[in-house]
Amino acid sequence: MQAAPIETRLIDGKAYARRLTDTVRDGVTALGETHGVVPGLAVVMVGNNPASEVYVRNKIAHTEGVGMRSVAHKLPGSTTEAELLAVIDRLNRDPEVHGILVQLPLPRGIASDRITRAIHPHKDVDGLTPENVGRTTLGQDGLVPCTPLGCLLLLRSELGTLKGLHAVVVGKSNLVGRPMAQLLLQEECTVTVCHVATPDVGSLACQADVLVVATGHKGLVRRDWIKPGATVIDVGITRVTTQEGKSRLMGDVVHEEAMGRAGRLTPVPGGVGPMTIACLLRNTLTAAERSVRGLQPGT
Ligand SMILES: NC(=O)C1=CN([C@@H]2O[C@H](COP(=O)(O)OP(=O)(O)OC[C@H]3O[C@@H](n4cnc5c(N)ncnc54)[C@H](OP(=O)(O)O)[C@@H]3O)[C@@H](O)[C@H]2O)C=CC1
Ligand SMILES: Nc1nc(=O)c2c([nH]1)NC[C@@H]1CN(c3ccc(C(=O)N[C@@H](CCC(=O)O)C(=O)O)cc3)C=[N+]21
Ligand SMILES: [Mg+2]
Repeated sequence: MQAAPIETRLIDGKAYARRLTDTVRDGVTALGETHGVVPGLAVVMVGNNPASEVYVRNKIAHTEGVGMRSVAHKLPGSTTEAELLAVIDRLNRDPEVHGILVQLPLPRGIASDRITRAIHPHKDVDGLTPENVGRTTLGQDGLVPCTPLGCLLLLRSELGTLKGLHAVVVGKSNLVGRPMAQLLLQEECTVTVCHVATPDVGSLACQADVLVVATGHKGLVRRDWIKPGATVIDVGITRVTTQEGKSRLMGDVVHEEAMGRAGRLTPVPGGVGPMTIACLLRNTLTAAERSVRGLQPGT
């Protein structure tokens, strides 16, 4: 006998992000009134990766939309590590800059871990410095990476408590998979992390109550990878050109196969992406608030 069909609920990340952004805008206004401070975000981009340019443009538009200051540093692809370190040093010392984001990946020849480590932890709105990674892992209040934070906020609003759920994270990057796994562990999920060396990822994925996929491998997750009724968070973004020559985005999940199988699903676009930007604004506000109130963690 056929099981009853599942009606998949699409998670409207854009709507959640709009609400979060409105809260951030209120916080920016309040900080201006109480302390006369305008939060400032510096976005540093090296070389011209067309996909990155879209994200950077989006980020700048949203930053200004909430009343923050945004400074874009577009450096040529030939920039050396020493030159990039000098830019970061200047931003670290600039009192008008509260958040620094260095767009990843960086060109070959620049060691991204050395660049990340050079960012002052109090301005590290990406949550990638060893101090903030440690704080996230220990459940202390540092700055939490924007994409995993956005996924967690979506999951909490959709499901309430996550306690006791089996969460499977596919991907173990420093930017998404690892911090996602740490945050889910703090929610008292049972967490399984899969990556390229994991044999038969599908056999683990299909046991997940919560499945978070962040690989950049479009169409990786098929229908039988999804436990009926599971909540599926699709972080992956791949830009493809259709036969009509149009550009569109695809997630890591085969959307039409997940429909009718997952209980809830984030679409691409309009799912995790807008939450990443909203969380970046939130982290920048948090960094600015802490700097004016002298409330930096660990000081
Ligand atoms: N929506 C948003 O806001 C954001 C979206 N993204 C998107 O999310 C995706 C992932 O980003 P990011 O984490 O930075 O990417 P990385 O390339 O740094 O990491 C990808 C991870 O996925 C794993 N992986 C790749 N292919 C497979 C596979 N076939 N089976 C199992 N694991 C696999 C890799 O494993 P291993 O480590 O073993 O190589 C790696 O850990 C990209 O599409 C990116 O564009 C990223 C950030 C924000
Ligand atoms: N240091 C660093 N931090 C990052 O957070 C970071 C990075 N480097 N490098 C690249 C990835 C990717 N990323 C996205 C952010 C927003 C959208 C986004 O806004 N997406 C929208 C719309 C996208 C569109 O239509 O072009 C959506 O999915 O609906 C996507 C992807 C952040 N990243
Ligand atoms: Mg990586």
